[in-house]
Amino acid sequence: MSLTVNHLSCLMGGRLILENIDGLVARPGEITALIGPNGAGKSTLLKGIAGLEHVAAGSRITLDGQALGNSALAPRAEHLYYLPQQLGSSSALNVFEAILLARRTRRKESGRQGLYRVRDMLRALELEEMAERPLATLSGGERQRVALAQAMVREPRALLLDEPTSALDLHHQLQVLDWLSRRAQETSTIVVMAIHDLSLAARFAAHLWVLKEGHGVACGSPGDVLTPARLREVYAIEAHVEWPENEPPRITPLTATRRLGI
Ligand SMILES: Nc1ncnc2c1ncn2[C@@H]1O[C@H](COP(=O)(O)OP(=O)(O)OP(=O)(O)O)[C@@H](O)[C@H]1O
Repeated sequence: MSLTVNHLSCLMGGRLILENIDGLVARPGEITALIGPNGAGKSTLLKGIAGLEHVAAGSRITLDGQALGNSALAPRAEHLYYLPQQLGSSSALNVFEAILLARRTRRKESGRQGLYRVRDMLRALELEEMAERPLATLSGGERQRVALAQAMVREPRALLLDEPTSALDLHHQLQVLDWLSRRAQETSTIVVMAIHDLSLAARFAAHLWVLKEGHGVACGSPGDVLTPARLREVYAIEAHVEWPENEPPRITPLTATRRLGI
């Protein structure tokens, strides 16, 4: 039972954006972090898995053993949910309505059951006080927490999150990722999350996928993947990598090995 990606390539605008991404596995109940520099292809890979980007013939994506390929979007969306990096905010709905609508989009259940779930989400993500606020009036971080609630309330088999904490303050980054990893475990959900903060990736992900320039360069546990040599190769940085006992891991970038404009 897992999400797997093999031999995946993706061509866009005549350019090969992803080339033969192979051997990736994301397991239920844990967070898999997708890391790599700007333009490495993280969003494209998540969209390819979600069926929102056309992948090349021969690409193989499976969910719990079922091949997805370029299968129709609607049945795929019942099992996979992609949360994009850029969130729309023009909706006239308020926070409560937006989360309820997300719940009801793919589910037939009694009105009360759905309402309970929405209430749980509002509480978990500290959104209760803004339940009646229109989405358009929220700050970037508040909007991002609502989007996470909209994603989680659907209870998909696999969640594909594109930088889900990029707009959050430090408190909410920790709180949301801690909650996400507990929810993934409790509900055996597969979570793949693109993220730039390597300390957070090391702390909350059980498994990492590393992309660079459209190629998969590594996958494995944070301890195996996040070495100074790999960070030099992938990000062109010198970094301290520390795994202190009884404390969260620390990845501290020290210098860029190349300067802009030189
Ligand atoms: N529609 C498109 N046509 C052509 N090239 C595209 C298109 N969409 C994205 N690209 C290119 O594909 C590459 C990968 O983009 P992608 O958004 O997947 O990277 P990313 O790893 O998510 O980057 P970031 O960390 O900056 O969000 C980039 O070079 C981007 O410019």
